[in-house]
Amino acid sequence: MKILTAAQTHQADQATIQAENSSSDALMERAATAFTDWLTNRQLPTEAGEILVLAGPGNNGGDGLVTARQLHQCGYQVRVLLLPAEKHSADFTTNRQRLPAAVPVADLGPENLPALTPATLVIDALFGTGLSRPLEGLAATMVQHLNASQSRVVAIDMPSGLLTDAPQPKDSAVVRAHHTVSFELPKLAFLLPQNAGFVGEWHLLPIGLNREFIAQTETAMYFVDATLLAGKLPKRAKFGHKGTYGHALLLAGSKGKIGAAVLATKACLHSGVGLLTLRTPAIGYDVVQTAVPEAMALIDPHPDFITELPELKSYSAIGMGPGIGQEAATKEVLARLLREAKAPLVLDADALNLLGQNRDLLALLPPDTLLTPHPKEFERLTEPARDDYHRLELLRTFCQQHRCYVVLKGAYTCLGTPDGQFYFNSTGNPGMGTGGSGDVLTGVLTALRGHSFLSPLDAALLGVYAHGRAGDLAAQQTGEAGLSAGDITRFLGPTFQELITQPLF
Ligand SMILES: NC(=O)C1=CN([C@@H]2O[C@H](COP(=O)(O)OP(=O)(O)OC[C@H]3O[C@@H](n4cnc5c(N)ncnc54)[C@H](O)[C@@H]3O)[C@@H](O)[C@H]2O)[C@@H](O)CC1
Ligand SMILES: [K+]
Repeated sequence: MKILTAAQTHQADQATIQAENSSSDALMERAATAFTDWLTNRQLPTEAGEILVLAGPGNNGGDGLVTARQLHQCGYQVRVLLLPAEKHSADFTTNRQRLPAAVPVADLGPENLPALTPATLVIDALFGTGLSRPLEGLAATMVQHLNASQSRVVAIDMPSGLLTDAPQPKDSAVVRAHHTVSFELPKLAFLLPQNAGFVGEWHLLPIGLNREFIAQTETAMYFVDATLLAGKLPKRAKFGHKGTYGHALLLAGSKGKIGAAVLATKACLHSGVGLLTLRTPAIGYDVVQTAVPEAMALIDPHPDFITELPELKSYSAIGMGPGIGQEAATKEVLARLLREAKAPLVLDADALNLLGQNRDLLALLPPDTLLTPHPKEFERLTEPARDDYHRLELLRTFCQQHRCYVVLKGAYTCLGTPDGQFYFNSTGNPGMGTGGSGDVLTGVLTALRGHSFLSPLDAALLGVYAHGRAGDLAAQQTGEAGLSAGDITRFLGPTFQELITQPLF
């Protein structure tokens, strides 16, 4: 799915109205009806308690007024508070007039803030994508009053006060919604950790925005779901053999962290690699030969950490990082790898920390190298970010400057590409925030980068998505707290099976 800006969303609304030869009022009715259906499917009139709709002066307020009318017609107890304003949108005014007289309506005022109890269900329709500056005055007072209450809050389209595409000044008033119910396409603001407390759980409802317009609209941001990946992973060829699927090399492990090597190795083997060789220090020999007999072990002469780079010419992809430590000799191995590798590289964990400590090595990164930092590791490669939006700017610059792909790990892992695009991943769960989860990802990505039939972009997208999806399938069995990194690997097979498509022609 594409992620559109507030301005593009507005254009998509207009294009839809034009293509259908209908009216903005009709589109508002459609959006609000989808919202009302969402709510009434989850809360019966008897459970909902008193519903309070807070309506602003624009079309977000208009959505709120339509919803108030519809909820009233469905037998809910609803009342409306309007934010006084000099100007109202036309569709607000139309729907103000359509509101049945039986629905109580009043103006908000500094002396007329509502009593809010845990029994109140508040529908936040103050501001949506039209917000252009931080809230102030009565709107800000109302939002602070709401945030201080115990009421349940559902926001229409955006939590009021939150900008769609940019950060707002610290301490500005923003509704802290339990749920945000938006339309058609996700918004950038939903995907950034700093907004989680405002957005709550977010939901998307289709409202039939014009597909042609969306397809033609240029964006640099995507939300990666199964649809976006359809057709990218081919079924294995009947006459394929282990050479078809690449020979991967992993450099992983050090004393006390041979487990990281085992996890990455197993994940690589479960992601379709043809052959796999593991370079690990001598101390790991018995462990890996026992735990992962499918992999070949190429033992470093040093007992505790990696000190020598093996001959590279037979490999189709090379992953380095899980559990390697930060010894000077290991750094030299990394430097030689960057200078000599012809195969695609995947760099993770301590390989990234070594790069951060030796920034001159960044100039050696071969084009299309894939790096998989979490935010702190990323900032060691660049600079501390002021906020999540600034971190995305740093990500774009870094990827463009080094012609590389960066998997910035998080709840919505963001893949940055050399041409400045962002792909936010949709899969994964909090249970995956556990030791070894990143080692598994390195194994998956190294396998896929070794498939000559996948582009660097598709390999990265498929790998990140599959890692999260396997974690989701695992969590269905283990629960989130019970999930360990090895469980992710057990579900990679079924995940890739889901992703494979076999067109007839
Ligand atoms: N355009 C359409 O046809 C549709 C719009 N929809 C709804 O319309 C919303 C967007 O509506 P609008 O563009 O009218 O904008 P909003 O309703 O979000 O905001 C209303 C107006 O408030 C003013 N404003 C901005 N920041 C302010 C601030 N800090 N304090 C006070 N006033 C401020 C602006 O002039 C803005 O136009 C969406 O979020 C969605 O809820 C949906 O009904 C779907 C269809
Ligand atoms: K809102």
